[in-house]
Formats: sequence, C-alpha cells, structure tokens
Amino acid sequence: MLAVHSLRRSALLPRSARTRSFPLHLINIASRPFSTSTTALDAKDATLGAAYVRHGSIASSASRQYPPLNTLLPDRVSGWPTPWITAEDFERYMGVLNGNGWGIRFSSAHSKPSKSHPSRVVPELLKTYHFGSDECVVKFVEDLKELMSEENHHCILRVANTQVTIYTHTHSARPALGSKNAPGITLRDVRFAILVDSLHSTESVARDAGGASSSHVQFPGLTWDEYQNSIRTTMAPVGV
Ligand SMILES: C[C@H](O)[C@H](O)[C@H]1CNC2=NC(N)=NC(=O)C2=N1
Repeated sequence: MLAVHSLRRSALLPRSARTRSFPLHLINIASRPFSTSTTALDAKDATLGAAYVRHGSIASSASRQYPPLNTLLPDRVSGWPTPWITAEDFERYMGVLNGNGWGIRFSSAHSKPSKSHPSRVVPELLKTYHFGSDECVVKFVEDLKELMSEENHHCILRVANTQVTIYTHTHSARPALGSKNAPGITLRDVRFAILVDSLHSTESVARDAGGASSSHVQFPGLTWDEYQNSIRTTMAPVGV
C-alpha cells in the first residue's frame, strides 16, 4: 500500500522530465460498448477479486453506447460534507465509468471507525492501470499527486510492480436521504476518476511503445438498485 502523500518528490522524476502540466488536456476516450451485466459485487472485499473479469470477456448481449468520458466531467464540487451521488448521477456516470474499467466495491480497508459509522464499510470507486515500465508508474504517481492537490481530493493507491490500483471515496460525505454524515461516493470521486483516466490517456499518448498501457481489468456493472442494496446491507449501522 502506498499513500501518495507519503511519496517524497525527490524520489520521483524531475519536473523537467515531465511531459504534462495542468490544466489537464482532456483527450478523447472513445466511447465503447458497455455490458449491462447485473452481477452484484460481493460486499466483502475478500471475495471481490473473484468478480474481476478481463476487459472484453463479459457477455455483451445488452451493450449500450455511452458518450465519451471527457464530455461528462462534472463541475468542481464545493462544500462539505459532499452529498452522495444520486440515482440520476449514477445513471449518468457509472455506466461509462464502468465501461472504462472503474468498479464499485464496499470495503472497510480505507476508512477509520467512528461512533456513527462503526462498521467502517464504505463504497469506493476503483480501477487498476497497467504500465509498461517502472518509469511510467513513477510518472503517473507524480501526476496523480499533483491532481490530488489541484482537486483537494485524496485517493489511496496500491502499487504492485507496474500495476497501479486507485481507490477513491469521499470521507466527509452525506447520504442523500440520511441525516448523519457518512463516507461514500460523491461527484468529487466521479470527477476525480474521469480526471485520472484523462491523465492516464495523456500519459499513453506522451510515451512511446513500452510506456503506459491502456489495458485494464473490467468490473461487472452494478445497477442503482444493487448499489442501494449493498449500501443497506453493508452500511446499515449508519442508518442509511
Ligand atoms: C479540509 C480538506 O479540504 C478536506 O479534509 C478534504 C481533503 N481531501 C479529501 N479527500 C477525500 N477523498 N475526501 C475528503 O473528504 C477530503 N477532504
């Protein structure tokens, strides 16, 4: 596990070696068919790995076309706690995010226990990126660090050789219908995920063969009802 804020800049590539600076130049991410598989992710993260399916191997009987991710970037969110995504947000963003390799999981791995939320289980967006070299991983992580600072939004990174998994949820958040604050997925996470994808695409373009690779793991898509159901069964103690 690698918390980005623990990375020392000196351990990373020098600024002069970098090919991109903010603001982000969003490039087209081609819209691709997305399988509307209704397989729910297991609420326990231990079994989640079993739900991983290689991109392209999911049956595409009910595929839909979604607009390119970069046309969907939500505006910067202000204010805390941030509301959880609504059914409308879910419909608008989750299909296309899922089609681009993002999944939702419920996990207690990245949240602290509190009186109002003893189970610590939190929904989070996650995606695994594969890179062609260590240098690309370092470059990606450095750019991520900058993105987190720009967005004032902090994710968890897991780096395993040339594979980087990103997990994002909003700590200071509020269920749409609940009265108590509880961490969850908000438009901050959706926006962050889209920006990370554009970052990765930019890295791919900036680097020649042997650089970033666009291959990713495809998660099964969740319906809004399945998402709500998982929230109810895993986060019941917070009264949502
Ligand atoms: C005060 C500061 O803006 C907050 O602590 C921000 C920082 N980064 C954050 N990142 C995430 N993921 N969730 C938050 O609630 C959050 N809060």
